[in-house]
Amino acid sequence: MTKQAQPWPPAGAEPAPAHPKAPGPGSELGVHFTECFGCGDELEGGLHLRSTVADGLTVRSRFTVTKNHQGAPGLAHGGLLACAFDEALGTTVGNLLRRPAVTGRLETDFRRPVPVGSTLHIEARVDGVGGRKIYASADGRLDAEDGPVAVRARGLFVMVGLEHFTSHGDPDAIEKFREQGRPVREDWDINP
Ligand SMILES: CCCCCCCC(=O)SCCNC(=O)CCNC(=O)[C@H](O)C(C)(C)COP(=O)(O)OP(=O)(O)OC[C@H]1O[C@@H](n2cnc3c(N)ncnc32)[C@H](O)[C@@H]1OP(=O)(O)O
Repeated sequence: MTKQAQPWPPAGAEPAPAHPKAPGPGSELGVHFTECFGCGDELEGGLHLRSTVADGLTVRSRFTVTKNHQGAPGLAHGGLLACAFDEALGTTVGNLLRRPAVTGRLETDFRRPVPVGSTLHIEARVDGVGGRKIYASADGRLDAEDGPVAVRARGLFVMVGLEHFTSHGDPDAIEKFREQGRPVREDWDINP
């Protein structure tokens, strides 16, 4: 069966400039929630993804694959790699556009195995916005920013109100988040 290439971003999406208050090139993006599996520093087996704004329109993230992330012996689990891309894309969307948004759809192409001990360098960008829909994509390269591409991903994010988190989330966890003082953003302009 022939694979039909779908246009990306889809027709009707508009370019999405960074928000005027978005962190500038070189900014390290902090942990948005210490218990987040993607970036949180309280979970020993988490991905501990770290992200930096590159040129103002892209974000570079990296994470090192450990034994906690295995599928086959010595190789990263594909679902964990998808998680890393969800986080990298989500933090790109949240920090550059400064709008709370959640993943509606995530596509991943696994091109090469990713061994335990390797570091995946993920470069993500916002490709366009159409209404509440935000289109973002990323490439993950092995062991260097110019290393071979191991994984590619595309995500559709949907802008939501903060009630998405307050009405569906765990009130105790939200309270803990508020009490931490870091990284609470008083204006709640990106995801908690
Ligand atoms: C700094 C932060 C870092 C965070 C990184 C991690 C991000 C995450 O992992 S978030 C967690 C995973 N995602 C979720 O739990 C989301 C669960 N889903 C939902 O809550 C809802 O389905 C939600 C909010 C996405 C959309 O629901 P709702 O608000 O009712 O909007 P809805 O009208 O259905 O959709 C809005 C638009 O998006 C489109 N859309 C929604 N889902 C999809 C999808 N899967 N595929 C294609 N289009 C979709 C709809 O067709 C609609 O398009 P249009 O405006 O053209 O009609």
